Amino acid sequence: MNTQDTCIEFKDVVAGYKDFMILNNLSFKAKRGTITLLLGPNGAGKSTVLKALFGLLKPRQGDILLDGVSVAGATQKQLLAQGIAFVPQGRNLFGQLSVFENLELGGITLGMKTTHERIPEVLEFFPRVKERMHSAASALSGGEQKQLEIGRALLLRPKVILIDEPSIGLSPMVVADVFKLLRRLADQGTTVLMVEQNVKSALKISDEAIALESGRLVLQKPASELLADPNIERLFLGGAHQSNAQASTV
Ligand SMILES: Nc1ncnc2c1ncn2[C@@H]1O[C@H](COP(=O)(O)OP(=O)(O)OP(=O)(O)O)[C@@H](O)[C@H]1O
Repeated sequence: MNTQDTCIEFKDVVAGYKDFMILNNLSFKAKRGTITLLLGPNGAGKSTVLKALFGLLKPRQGDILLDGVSVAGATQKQLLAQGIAFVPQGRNLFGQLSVFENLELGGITLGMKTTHERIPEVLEFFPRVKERMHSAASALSGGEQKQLEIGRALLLRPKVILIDEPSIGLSPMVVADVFKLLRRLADQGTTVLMVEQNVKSALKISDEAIALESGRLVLQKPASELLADPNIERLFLGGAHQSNAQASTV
């Protein structure tokens, strides 16, 4: 991989909660303008990768690089300013505030003038949300709420979007819309790192797949290759992940 293309790099990262290490010497790279899908069983450390990149936990060892520059230990404010946006699992809106107010809050680090200039641009991606700009966020459907969360992240015009299980609670049609949008953003140069249990659909729009087992990398390969693997059901949907995944380790 040409280092110029590398956007995100984890180098032997050890990170965890209190004395319990979750990521164990994890190394991987993600190229600019691609979607990388993080796979692995429950508790493997997928969300922890996103949290470590977003500064929610600091690596004990190793380094995390963004465009070749270390961001390990940076504050969230610094990371936002460097173009990293995080869309966590579940619902993360201020339900009683309007769609517009939620977007305003998302742009708090930009200042009101810039935020107000960018809101219409972001809403162009989400016509249904745009129509309900003055409704309470809690009155939107689950899918519209997830779109609003993504829109709030897009206000920052991020270089990197970290997105954790965007399909939870959404209908297949809405999931397809969200995935299409992520693909479009990646094609425009945004680097996407995604955790998603909806493995087959997610692989279809991803470029690269990375599988973790106990916080270690056990597989990295092009998403299309994994999708074509007849063992995919067994590897990632049937729980027999470890032994088989290790057989095809990078
Ligand atoms: N705030 C926390 N404090 C202590 N332990 C945590 C915390 N958050 C997560 N963990 C533990 O870290 C481990 C990895 O969690 P993580 O959420 O990264 O896994 P995951 O691969 O995303 O799993 P899932 O698919 O179930 O979401 C789990 O054992 C979890 O219980």
